[in-house]
Amino acid sequence: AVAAATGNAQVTLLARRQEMVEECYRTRRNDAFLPGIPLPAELAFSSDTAALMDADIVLFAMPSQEHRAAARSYGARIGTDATVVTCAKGMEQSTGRLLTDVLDEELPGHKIGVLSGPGFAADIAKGLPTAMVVAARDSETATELAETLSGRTFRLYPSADRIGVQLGGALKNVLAIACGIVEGAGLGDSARAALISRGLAEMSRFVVAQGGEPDTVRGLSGLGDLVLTATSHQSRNLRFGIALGRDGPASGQGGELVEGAFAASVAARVAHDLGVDMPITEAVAAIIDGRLDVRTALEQLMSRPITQE
Ligand SMILES: NC(=O)C1=CN([C@@H]2O[C@H](COP(=O)(O)OP(=O)(O)OC[C@H]3O[C@@H](n4cnc5c(N)ncnc54)[C@H](OP(=O)(O)O)[C@@H]3O)[C@@H](O)[C@H]2O)C=CC1
Ligand SMILES: O=C(CO)COP(=O)(O)O
Repeated sequence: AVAAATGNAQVTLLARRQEMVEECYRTRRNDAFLPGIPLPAELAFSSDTAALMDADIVLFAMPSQEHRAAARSYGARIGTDATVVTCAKGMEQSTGRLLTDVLDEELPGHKIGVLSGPGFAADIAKGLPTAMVVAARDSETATELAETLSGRTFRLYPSADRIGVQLGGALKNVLAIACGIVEGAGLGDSARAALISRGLAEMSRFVVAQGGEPDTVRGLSGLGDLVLTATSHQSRNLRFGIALGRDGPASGQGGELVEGAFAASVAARVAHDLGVDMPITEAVAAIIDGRLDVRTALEQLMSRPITQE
């Protein structure tokens, strides 16, 4: 919202609670989520879903598992010509569906897009520069979204590969957990680099099996976001992985949203059904569930048959 409001768009941030709206207007900050970061004067706030009626673009910026319920509760208020864009990085756990498919199902008649790539909310809100990608089924819609939502320090590239863009965002979280496990278990920086590369290979296989483009995986929403999340301690997924590698599954998520903890089991299940080999994702899912310890996982990964890279 901050990035788009400082660019070409008129933006209203819709909150569920009126107290939050009042606090945002009073302090021009949202200290519950972005402590100490001033919000631009151009940004409006509301808790009234009537704000959805006139919007050309509606951004769903909420956890993946909330998308279906949110689409059901807000759908009737969203103007018929509005494009709806998910900013979440995950898949629906109960069905294994992509979030754009969930929104296609729940909001028929709307164009559905996805915004993803390397960008911590706090960095973006502070005006630190980054580039991300926005995808829609057709290039024209993606380009319109990129032009409207880009800001002075927020550069969006359009893409017509919704599948690759959102799977990049969902799967990099799983690999960030894997990199955290490596860090927490003290396995060294070489292991982290190897995991990033081999993780990218399995991400590619999964994207292609789901009908996406392998090139997308090498772009901002795959490699770009993977490098960010696998190396920055700002990442909740990385921090969760570090605790897992150090203290085991009892360490928990510390009350934070850890999208990769959901995505690991979903991706492992879907990969199994599609016959896609995803050893790192499977190991992360099993470690989170307490079915596998880190040392055994490492032994299993290192003793796989030698193959071409
Ligand atoms: N934080 C980041 O740096 C980035 C996050 N993302 C992705 O964005 C998604 C959300 O993450 P993030 O904002 O960090 O999560 P948080 O847990 O910080 O916040 C979740 C927000 O979603 C709102 N929410 C939850 N359920 C609903 C619902 N049914 N209807 C409307 N609003 C709802 C919550 O509202 P309330 O306060 O009322 O509970 C809250 O404002 C995730 O998929 C994440 O991967 C992507 C890029 C960067
Ligand atoms: O996706 C993100 C940055 O691009 C945020 O990552 P975390 O959810 O791991 O904090």
